[in-house]
Amino acid sequence: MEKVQVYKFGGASVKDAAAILNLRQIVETHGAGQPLLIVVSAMGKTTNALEDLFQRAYSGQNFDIPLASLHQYHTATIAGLGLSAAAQEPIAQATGQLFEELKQQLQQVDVTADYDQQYDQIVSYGELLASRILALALGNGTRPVQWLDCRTVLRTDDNWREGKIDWATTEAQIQAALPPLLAERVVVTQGFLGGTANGRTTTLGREGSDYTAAILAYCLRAESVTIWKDVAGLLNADPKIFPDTVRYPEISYRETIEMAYYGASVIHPKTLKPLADRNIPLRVKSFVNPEAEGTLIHDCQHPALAPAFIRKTDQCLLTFASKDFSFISEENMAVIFAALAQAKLKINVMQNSAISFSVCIDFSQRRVHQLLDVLREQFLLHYNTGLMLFTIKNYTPASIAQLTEGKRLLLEQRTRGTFQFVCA
Ligand SMILES: Nc1ncnc2c1ncn2[C@@H]1O[C@H](COP(=O)(O)OP(=O)(O)O)[C@@H](O)[C@H]1O
Ligand SMILES: N[C@@H](CC(=O)OP(=O)(O)O)C(=O)O
Repeated sequence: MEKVQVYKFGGASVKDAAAILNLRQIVETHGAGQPLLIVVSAMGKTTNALEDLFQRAYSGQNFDIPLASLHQYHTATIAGLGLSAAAQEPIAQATGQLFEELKQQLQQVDVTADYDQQYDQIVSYGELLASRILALALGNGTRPVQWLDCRTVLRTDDNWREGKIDWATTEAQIQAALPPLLAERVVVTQGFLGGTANGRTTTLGREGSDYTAAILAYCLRAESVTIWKDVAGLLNADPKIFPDTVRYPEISYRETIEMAYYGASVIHPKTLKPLADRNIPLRVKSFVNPEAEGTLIHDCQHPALAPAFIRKTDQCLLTFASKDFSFISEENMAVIFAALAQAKLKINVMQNSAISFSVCIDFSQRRVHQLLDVLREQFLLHYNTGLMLFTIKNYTPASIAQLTEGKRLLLEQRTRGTFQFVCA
């Protein structure tokens, strides 16, 4: 079979009927002449809306109105696609059925059962809906389209909300199922989702659809992956936060993985490894201006890059101090790390002094309280929330001065290539 192209369309690119019709144009002009696999995320902010519905169900609140408004949003999108009544009918039915199932799942939410497992079963509906709708919209174009339930091929363990890929099973299943489909049709599947051996749904972590595209590309030894975004490519900063950004026309996997890890939310950090392992180029292109060059991420050498600025919000700075003036030893740190891993809290920055150890993490009240319950006996604990973590990659003295001006730094750290600080 000819090599496959993988396209990933995120929430912004399918946020309404006009956006979906624009994608159809992109698929017809740019995706022609080669096998094409499309990975799609939930429409617009649907995943946030599903998180909210789950939270309401879990805390015993009524969810009828937000559920009806989410249903209405999807129905209006289908209606806006300009399809004949006969073409719309099956998808309107499939959507209605998915909303009926979702309602039942919400009604069955049980506070005594595993929170994260139930979260995955509910939050996954966004991608199931979007992929059905996109398949319908594309099926009305020039190439036949096949919808695929990616949970049947992308096997994970039951680490809910961050399913770990079973690579051997996933690769075997993808190799068996996809090439015959791709030889005949454009295949549309969901990002963000996986399935356990028992057929339960898992999710791969928020914004994980980029990672799905990379997993599928790896298993198919694809020619390339293109993620279509609302920006001109990979920029040296988020243009919604920083003025005067510049685009990187070409950048290495290594530089990109670090930017993504530090919080450049344009690419999910797990996306780069599977692609680098099989030397598959990643393109970041604009769905607003699809003819423009975008960014090519691949195995390359380049001269020093313009400093990259990254901001992570909703950070928590947690400090553990020994109660008896004993030093923060490797043994103490092992206890802290184990408790962090158990609470599924990831360290963004850490620093130790003689008798205290500080970590900066993404704040989750439920998880931080779980952590404090475990460590309170052994350590004095202190934490601040609502903080920001800034990172400058490839910093210069001028870039540090520019970013730190007027800010009160609570923690600061510098390596050869990276400068980071936490502030209010
Ligand atoms: N370094 C960066 N370069 C470009 N965009 C960035 C960068 N850092 C953050 N962004 C933000 O990422 C957004 C695109 O990612 P996202 O909203 O997650 O898209 P999608 O929902 O399509 O996956 C941009 O609109 C931009 O605000
Ligand atoms: N819909 C999921 C997965 C995802 O990747 O979305 P997006 O591609 O829109 O960032 C989320 O919002 O987390």
